[in-house]
Amino acid sequence: MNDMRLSERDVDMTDVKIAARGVQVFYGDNHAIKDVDVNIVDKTVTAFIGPSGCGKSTFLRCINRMNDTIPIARVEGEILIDAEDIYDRRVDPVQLRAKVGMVFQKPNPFPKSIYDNVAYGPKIHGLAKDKADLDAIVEDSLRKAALWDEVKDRLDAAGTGLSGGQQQRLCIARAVATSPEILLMDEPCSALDPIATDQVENLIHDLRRNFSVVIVTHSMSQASRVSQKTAYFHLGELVEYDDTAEIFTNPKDERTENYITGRIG
Ligand SMILES: Nc1ncnc2c1ncn2[C@@H]1O[C@H](COP(=O)(O)OP(=O)(O)OP(=O)(O)O)[C@@H](O)[C@H]1O
Repeated sequence: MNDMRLSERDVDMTDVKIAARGVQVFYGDNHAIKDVDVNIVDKTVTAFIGPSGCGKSTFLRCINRMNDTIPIARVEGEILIDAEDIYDRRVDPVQLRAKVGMVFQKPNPFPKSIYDNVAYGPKIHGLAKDKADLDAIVEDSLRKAALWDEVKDRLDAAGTGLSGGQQQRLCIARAVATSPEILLMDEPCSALDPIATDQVENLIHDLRRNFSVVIVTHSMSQASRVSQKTAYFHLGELVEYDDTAEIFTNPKDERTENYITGRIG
C-alpha cells in the first residue's frame, strides 16, 4: 500500500467528484500506473505534473475510459465519479465520455463547419429538442470557450480553417457542448503560442465555475497559474497531492522537490 492512500475520513466526500482507489494500469508487461489513490475535488482545477513517461496521460485517460481504446491497456482498481464506479459493466463508455469531456494536446477539429463541430455531440446524444435549441447550445458553448465573437459571422466556415488557438478553443466548445461535469485536458496549450495559451488559461479559470477540470501540463508555471490542486507523478506512482501552493513552496517528498527545482525532468 503506498503512502498516498487516502482514507475517506481524511476528506469531506461531499466535495469529491472523482475518487480513484488502487488504480493500476498495465500496457502488456509495462506497469504504467501503480496503485493510485486520489480524491479529486469538484469545481476545482487539478494539475497532473511529473517527468515524461511517469503516467500522467495514462491516468488522465482512466477517468473517461479512453484506455479502453488501447488494446494492450489493462486497468485495475476503481474510479468513482459521484460515488459510481465508471468501470462497472453497465456503464456505457460513450455516455461516460459525454459526461467527462476531453481536450487533447493537438487541436483536432472534425473536417466539418464550426457549427457542426459543436453541434455534433448534442445531436448524437439527443440533447436538443429542435433546431433553435441546438443553435442555442452551439452559441452558449462557443461563448463558454471565448470564441463566439470571433466566429459568430462565419459558423458555416470549416473548423480546420481557424488558427491553432481558435481550433483549440473550438475543441473546448465541442467538449463543453454535451454539458459535461468534468473536463480532462491533456497538455492543451502545448501547440499554442503565448497569446493563445493565455486565452486558454483564462478560459480554464472560467470553466472551473461549472466543471471539474483536470489538466496534464509540463509547464510548472502553468500548473501554478491555473490549478488549485496539484498531483505529482513519478514512475507511475502518485507521489504527492496537495494544494498547488503547497506543492510548489513546501513539497513534502524529495522527488517532488527535485522535480520542481529542475533537478529531474
Ligand atoms: N498507447 C500506449 N501503448 C503502450 N504503452 C504506452 C501507451 N501510452 C503510454 N504508454 C507507456 O506508459 C508509460 C506512461 O506513459 P504516459 O504517456 O502516460 O506518460 P506521461 O507522463 O503522460 O508522459 P509525457 O509527459 O511524455 O506525455 C510510458 O512507459 C509509456 O511508454
